[in-house]
Formats: sequence, structure tokens, C-alpha cells
Amino acid sequence: MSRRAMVAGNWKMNGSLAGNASLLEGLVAAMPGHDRIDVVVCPPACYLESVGALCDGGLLLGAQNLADQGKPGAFTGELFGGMLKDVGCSHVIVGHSERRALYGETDEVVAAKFRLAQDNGLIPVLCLGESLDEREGGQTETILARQLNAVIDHVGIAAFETAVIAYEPVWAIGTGKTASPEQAQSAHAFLRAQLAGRDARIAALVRILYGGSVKPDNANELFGLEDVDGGLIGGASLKAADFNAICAAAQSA
Ligand SMILES: O=C(CO)COP(=O)(O)O
Repeated sequence: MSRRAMVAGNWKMNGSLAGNASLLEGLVAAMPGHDRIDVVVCPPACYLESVGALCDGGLLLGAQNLADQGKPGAFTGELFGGMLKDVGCSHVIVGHSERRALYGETDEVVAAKFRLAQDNGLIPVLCLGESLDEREGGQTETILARQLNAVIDHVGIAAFETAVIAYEPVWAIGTGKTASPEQAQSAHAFLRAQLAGRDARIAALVRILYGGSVKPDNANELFGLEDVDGGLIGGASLKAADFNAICAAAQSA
């Protein structure tokens, strides 16, 4: 990998005040050894401020979602991008497959959220990925192209200069089934070629993370792939030893 790597922990709907504090203690202690990569933690929204206060040594804070609304107002339960920035977030996950599948986020909503993240000074981590049916039906590239181009068409390719992409095959999320190195490299190279079709310079600099059952024992191989620039980590981001081991794999890739 030739780009600066990133490892982001998506805690999903997990955590507690006491548990977060001990996890952060473990992550912060290891940060001096992770100086060649960007490390981001994305706790549930109610913990953003308390976790942010514990982020030290360059550890970055991200949110898991933001509202598809351009200004604050009467949107019960939603979080305006500017509020996430206000409490210290630098990044926000956009279009995670759980949001798409369980909360009905369409390509259009994802594209709107991507733009609103950037409008509010946040770096979007745009998640893309095919389901098992789609892969088995030979639709992987069609789906990835559709999901990516929906955003590019909405925001323009220049916006990707300050964005991160995460390839997360849905069938690999939380299942213990990781994409093979060939499957991951092929999907990442395809996404980069899609970007290059719009702008070769931007395609070369965008970081494309892999997500889906990344663990300490497979991180080295995945992060060694040419077009894999780090990982978006679910389950293994909840244990300091595992997340630190994954960060160490990215640091040495
Ligand atoms: O969805 C993911 C990260 O966003 C991946 O989750 P797991 O690492 O638990 O498979």
C-alpha cells in the first residue's frame, strides 16, 4: 500500500461509560507505535463527547451516521453534521450496509449524507459492498459501480480528495467469513478504476479500506494488498488488544 493507512473502529451499538474508558486507555497507550497511520474510533453518538475527551496521542473521533438534513430543526432523533463536528468528530461513516439494509438508506440518501458531511467539515467514510446473493449472481461490480457512481454524480469527483471509501462485502460483516485476498484486491482495484475513469490523480490518493471480519490474524495479509489502505473494523474494534494488533499490522504494511 502506498497511501497512508487508516484503521477505523466502528463500535456499532456497543459500549458503556466504564467499558469505553478502559478500551480508550488501551488504545491511547499504543498510539505512539501507530504514528504512520490514522486511527479513528466511532462510538455510539451518545458517547461521542466522553470518548472524544479521552482521545489522546492523535486518536481521531468519528460518528457512525448523520442526518440527511441541511440544517438543524424539527427532526426528532437526528444528528446534524455540524453538531458532530461541534463535539469533536473529524470523520463520519456514511452508507454502512446496516443503515442501507435496516434503515432504508438509498443511494440518494447516502449521497446527500456524504455531501452534508463535507459541508460540515467532516471526512466521510463511504461504505460500499455487495450482498451474498449479488456476489453469487455475478453482480458485484455492477453493485459497487452503482453505489459509488451515485455519490460521484451527486458531489463530483473532486469531493473525493477529502473522503475515504470502505469496501465492506455484506456477507463478510460479522460472519467470520473474510473476503479472500483475491476477492478484496479485485474489488478495491475495481473501485479505484471507477475513480480513475473520472480523475486519475484523485483515484491514486483515495484511501480504500476493507471491512468485514478483519481480525489480528488476517490483517497482515489484507493490508499487504496493493489497493487496500487499511480497515474498517467492527467486532475486533471492541477489544483493545485486537484493535491494537490490527493497527500494528497497518503500521507495518
Ligand atoms: O461492518 C463492519 C465495520 O463497519 C465490519 O464488522 P465486523 O468486523 O464485525 O465483521
